Amino acid sequence: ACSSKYVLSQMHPMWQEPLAIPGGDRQSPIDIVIRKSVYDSELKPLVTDYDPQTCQQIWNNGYSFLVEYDDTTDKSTVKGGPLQDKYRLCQFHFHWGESNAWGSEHTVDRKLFSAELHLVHWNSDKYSLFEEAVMEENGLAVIGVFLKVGKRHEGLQKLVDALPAIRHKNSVVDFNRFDPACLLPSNTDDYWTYHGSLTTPPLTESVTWMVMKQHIEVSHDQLAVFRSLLFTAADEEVQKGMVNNFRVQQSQCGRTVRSSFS
Ligand SMILES: COCCCN1C=C(N)c2cc(S(N)(=O)=O)sc2S1(=O)=O
Ligand SMILES: [Zn+2]
Repeated sequence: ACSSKYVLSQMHPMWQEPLAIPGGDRQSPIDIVIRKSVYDSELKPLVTDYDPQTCQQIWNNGYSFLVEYDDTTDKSTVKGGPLQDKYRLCQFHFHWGESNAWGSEHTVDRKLFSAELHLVHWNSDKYSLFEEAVMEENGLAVIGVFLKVGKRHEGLQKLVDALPAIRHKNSVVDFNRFDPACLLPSNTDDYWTYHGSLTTPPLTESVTWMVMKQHIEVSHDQLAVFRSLLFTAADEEVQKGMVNNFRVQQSQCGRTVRSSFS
């Protein structure tokens, strides 16, 4: 499917994906096949430097809920890892299922996790606006963290408590002083990295993915609050629960997934 000019992406229940993505040979998400990943000793540890004061708002965009950060300065950034430049945090969001049995976008040897966190950054060394970076090959860097249902995540609770206020699409509330570092696993030295795309429209192939090997744990009740969100706006007749907001896996198309650990 990758050799042809167009890659027919599998249809997705959540939204009508474009039938073909021009030149889509680096789409995301993918299944990370451990034995096919290549250890690269040149890969450095990731260096995140987040300022909780840059946290601005949390809103329901009809796909997920986003926690948005002030990205007008280099106050919350990631560098190192596979990255040549410094990237500014603009938002983080999640993908989850209607059941704990599935919900993540990436998988590891086909293993599904209950949810997946995406911390979205753009290359502020090369571009001056997110909108520019999102169209460029080395424009975005997204950290992916798997969520597993288990013990309650204390840091997540502040975010969970804000969700009832943004149940409907396009609702937004102020949200301040949230440190996204609390959502990272204790070990961020071990990750897989590959070149891919946004997993929701416009599906642009501008993302350096860094998927953490170590997952974080959240409680069943915390994830249940995610599922209380709605895809639909308050004025829509039929309300649809925001669940299964993940994209189906895409062909690897001969891409190499590198690991920072042997
Ligand atoms: C030009 O405007 C782009 C709109 C902003 N974004 C839209 C997404 N669908 C999106 C998906 C992302 S994901 N699931 O691949 O991390 S990051 C991201 S995003 O880049 O923050
Ligand atoms: Zn995402």
